[in-house]
Order: sequence, then structure tokens, then C-alpha cells
Amino acid sequence: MLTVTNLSLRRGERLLFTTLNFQLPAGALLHVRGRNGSGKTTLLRALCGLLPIEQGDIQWRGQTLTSLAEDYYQDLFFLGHLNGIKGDLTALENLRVAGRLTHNFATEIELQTALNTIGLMNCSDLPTRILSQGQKKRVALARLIFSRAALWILDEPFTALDIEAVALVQQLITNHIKNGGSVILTTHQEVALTSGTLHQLDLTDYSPVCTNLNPIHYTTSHSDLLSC
Ligand SMILES: Nc1ncnc2c1ncn2[C@@H]1O[C@H](COP(=O)(O)OP(=O)(O)OP(=O)(O)O)[C@@H](O)[C@H]1O
Repeated sequence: MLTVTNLSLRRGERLLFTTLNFQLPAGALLHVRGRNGSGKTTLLRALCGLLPIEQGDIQWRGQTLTSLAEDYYQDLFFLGHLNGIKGDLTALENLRVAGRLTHNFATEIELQTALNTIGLMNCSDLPTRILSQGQKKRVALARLIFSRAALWILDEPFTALDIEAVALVQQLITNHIKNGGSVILTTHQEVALTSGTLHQLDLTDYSPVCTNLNPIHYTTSHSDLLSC
């Protein structure tokens, strides 16, 4: 369970949003929406402990991120805008390094299977700097296939992907939710889950200049799990 209480975040001089409250239990996905610049990436980075918070509290399984420190990162998979891949390494080498950095010692067969599943079998031995944007994104997302993290935080995971890859990533997310994992993602696309619980949060509604009094929109019968 990820619990966000009374959270306010600032970038530079600008207060992006205030008094954000939600709980994300196991087996659920939170789709963070909002207009460009509303603070979606900022929120995700704060949830990863990568940015200071102006006010409020973030807890994972009942403990603050600060007190958990490295233990939190054992449970977390974060995909940011920059994909987190090294251009001089091949796709396979990137997966190997990413696995070791997260203490996930996937076997060579698991790594190769991940690349095959994500559709990179024909370019797994090329330096990733010469891959297309969509192929680079696939390398980054291949890590999901052997990830053992309970919480996936994904910033624009579908950007640059073709229709087939979008469907594959949606399926990986659905499987993760079905297995009791949690996912928070941003995307300007609609998100489809074939099982599990989907919540939506529009950050535009939390802007200090917005007066909307009904900030969270529920799309499932389990809406009581996400309170505002
Ligand atoms: N390093 C920074 N210093 C100051 N302001 C920043 C910094 N990074 C981002 N911002 C500002 O914070 C605001 C929120 O940015 P953020 O990237 O979180 O928005 P977003 O909702 O993810 O936008 P988009 O939909 O365009 O990706 C923007 O106005 C942006 O200019």
C-alpha cells in the first residue's frame, strides 16, 4: 500500500498542486492525468524519493520513504522519460546491468527471453544508441518482464511505442496487477485493464488556482479504496 497524505509539491517558484491525498493498495493501478505542466512527472519523481516535498507525507507499507531508504528501492521499478539505458551497451548488456543494479540476478535465459518477448531478438547485440526511439523504449520496458518489484512507477510508458508494443505493455501491467502488484503511470492515452482495479487522478484538479471540489474520478466499483 502506498499512502500519500496532504502532499504539496513545488518546482522552482511555482506551487504545482496542494493537499493531494490517496491510497494505492496492492492489485491496483493509478492513472495520473492532467494537462501539460500540471506536475505529473514531478509527482512520480517525488513518489520515487527523487525530489523534495513541499508539505505532506509519502508512506510505503506504513513507513516513510526516508525511513525505508534503500529498502524502498528493492520494491520499486521506476521508468522515467530518459529510459535509463546506456547507449554504448547492447540491449542484453543493458538488461544485465539494470538487473544487477537492482539486485535482481536474472539468468541469461530470462534476459534473452525478455528481449524476445519485447520483440528485440534481431537487434539485441547492437549498441542501443543506434536503435530507434521505440526500440530504445522497448529495451527499457523489457526490464518489466523480469522485475520482482511490487510497485511500478512508469512515466509515459507508451510514448514512441507501436500498437503491438502498447498492447504488450498493457498486458504486462495487467499481469502485474493480477499478481498483486501496484502500478502508477502517466499517459495521455486511455488505459485499459482486463482485470484488477483502475483509478484515475487528474492533477489539474489539484492546481492551487483550480476550484474543482470533486478532484478524483473513480472508474471502478472499488473506489472506496482510494480516498480523497
Ligand atoms: N527543474 C525544474 N525547475 C523548475 N521548474 C521545473 C523543473 N522541472 C519542471 N519544472 C516545471 O514544473 C512544472 C511541472 O512539470 P512536469 O514535468 O511535472 O509536468 P507534467 O505534468 O509531467 O507535464 P507533461 O504532460 O508536459 O509531461 C512545469 O511547469 C515545468 O516547467
